[in-house]
Amino acid sequence: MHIVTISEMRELEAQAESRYGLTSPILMQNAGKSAADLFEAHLLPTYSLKGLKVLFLIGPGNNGGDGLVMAEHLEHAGVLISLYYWKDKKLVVAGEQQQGPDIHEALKTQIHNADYVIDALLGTGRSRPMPEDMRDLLALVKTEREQRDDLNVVAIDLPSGLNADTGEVDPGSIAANTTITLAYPKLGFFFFPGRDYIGDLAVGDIGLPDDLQPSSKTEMITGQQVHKLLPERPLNSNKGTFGKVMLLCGSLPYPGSAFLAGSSAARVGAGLVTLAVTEKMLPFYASSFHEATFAILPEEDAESFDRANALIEKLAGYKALLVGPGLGQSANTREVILQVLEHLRSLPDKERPRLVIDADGLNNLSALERWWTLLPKDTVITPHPGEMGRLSAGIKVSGGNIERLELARTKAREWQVNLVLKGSCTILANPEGKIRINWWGNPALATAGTGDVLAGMISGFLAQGMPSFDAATAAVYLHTAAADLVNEYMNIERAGLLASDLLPYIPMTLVNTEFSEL
Ligand SMILES: NC(=O)C1=CN([C@@H]2O[C@H](COP(=O)(O)OP(=O)(O)OC[C@H]3O[C@@H](n4cnc5c(N)ncnc54)[C@H](O)[C@@H]3O)[C@@H](O)[C@H]2O)[C@@H](O)CC1
Ligand SMILES: Nc1ncnc2c1ncn2[C@@H]1O[C@H](COP(=O)(O)OP(=O)(O)O)[C@@H](O)[C@H]1O
Ligand SMILES: [K+]
Repeated sequence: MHIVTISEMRELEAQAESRYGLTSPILMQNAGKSAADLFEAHLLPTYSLKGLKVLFLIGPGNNGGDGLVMAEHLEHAGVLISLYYWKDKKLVVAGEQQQGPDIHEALKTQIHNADYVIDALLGTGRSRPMPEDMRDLLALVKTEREQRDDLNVVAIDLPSGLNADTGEVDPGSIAANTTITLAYPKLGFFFFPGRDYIGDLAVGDIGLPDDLQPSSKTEMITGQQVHKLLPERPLNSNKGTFGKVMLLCGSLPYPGSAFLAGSSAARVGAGLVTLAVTEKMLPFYASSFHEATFAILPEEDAESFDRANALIEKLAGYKALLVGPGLGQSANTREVILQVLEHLRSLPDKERPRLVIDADGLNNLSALERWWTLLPKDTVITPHPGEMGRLSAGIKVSGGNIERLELARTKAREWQVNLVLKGSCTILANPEGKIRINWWGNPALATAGTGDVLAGMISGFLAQGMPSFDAATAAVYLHTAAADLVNEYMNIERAGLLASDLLPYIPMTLVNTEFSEL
């Protein structure tokens, strides 16, 4: 699904009018109806609309207009509506208007009684800091919600005061429990602090014709999209149909990473997983990972040439190779990686295993000048912000802000790689400048080893013949979907997830894509 900026959204609206006669009032009718439908769908089966008390905060522009249309639909469905017009300081309850000195107290009573408050104050037309009286109004709602968690705030299009392009927020903005955004998600939703203000995200249909598409090259990854990308699983198949993955991962201080990555490759459906390990390490893996096969390499103090060659000899017939997790950063290991890269570059396209480089694979490379010139075509790299900084010659890359977006786009082009810049709202960028952002996931993932799982999943999809950018897209989405399932089924609120908990839930995430709302 496209992600739009404010100017891209305005351009679409202008085109809708000039090419299809879809004027702003028509779009607003569609927007309000769709918001009412989504509101109802999100409530069911917990509540019925009849008798539900909903207070609408109505702003001066079209966002307020959307709110009014939505209110009308909900009123017909039996909702008890009250409306507060911010500009006129006017309250309408059960059709009765109130204005004047007592309005503040009357408003507080409405907020106190409400099941839901609808934030339809400002949308994409926000052009300046909020006036104090708007901040005060939202502060009343915030205070009430702090006192009772059964008060829900639903933002129409976006939480008022959020900058839809950057994710900055006004000091008066309040976090929504749900945001019903119109037509397309806005860029600012994917960056902090904005990301924290969106709550659950629903996307309303404002009736734009299908052939009117935004010019944006930025997409939100959705379950429906991933469902279409997943490899077929024909009846007439065997393990050879689904490809072999080789992993050059794990070393003495970090043995678990090869297990996590290899299991994940198998869990997304790769036909066969092979761990390239030394004889010393073999007993550990053989006892913990029964499904794996092994390529035995010389010990780590052997000549790098011999270590690399032992791997290269086994690589024929493999469709994917993952290099890096837990590999260590000795000069000898770096040499091994360089020789393996050289071999991959020498292979014809059809015979070349597709490469994923993660963790120490990246740390080893970042020490070299123009390291990206050493990569074979179609490589996927998966840095976290620290690794990204090292790869970018020391640029400081912070966690969640919007600067990451242009950095990812620029570097994927310059390096000619499929880049997965990890973190909350992981950003994917390909060499052609296309961006995909992952909305999903939760902070329980911020624990050691989850990156190994992701890298393994990508390699498992590559083994099945998926193009590199799509393999990374599917894996990033399903990795976070698995974390959400773990939290749900293991009753984890925010912390305590182990990377290995993700493994048994990965297959369920593949199935669930068929039923995704987005
Ligand atoms: N234009 C269209 O065709 C459509 C617009 N839609 C809705 O319209 C919204 C955009 O509408 P508008 O462009 O009217 O903009 P908004 O409704 O977001 O706000 C603009 C109004 O708020 C005032 N304003 C701006 N910043 C303010 C601030 N900080 N404090 C107080 N007042 C402020 C402006 O003077 C103007 O009156 C979208 O977010 C969406 O909800 C939808 O109905 C779909 C179609
Ligand atoms: N707060 C968060 N919300 C969502 N996903 C997160 C969050 N923190 C980390 N992740 C994800 O968890 C994984 C962590 O990977 P990484 O930092 O490489 O860890 P490790 O190397 O220890 O396995 C990445 O996929 C990242 O996107
Ligand atoms: K709003």
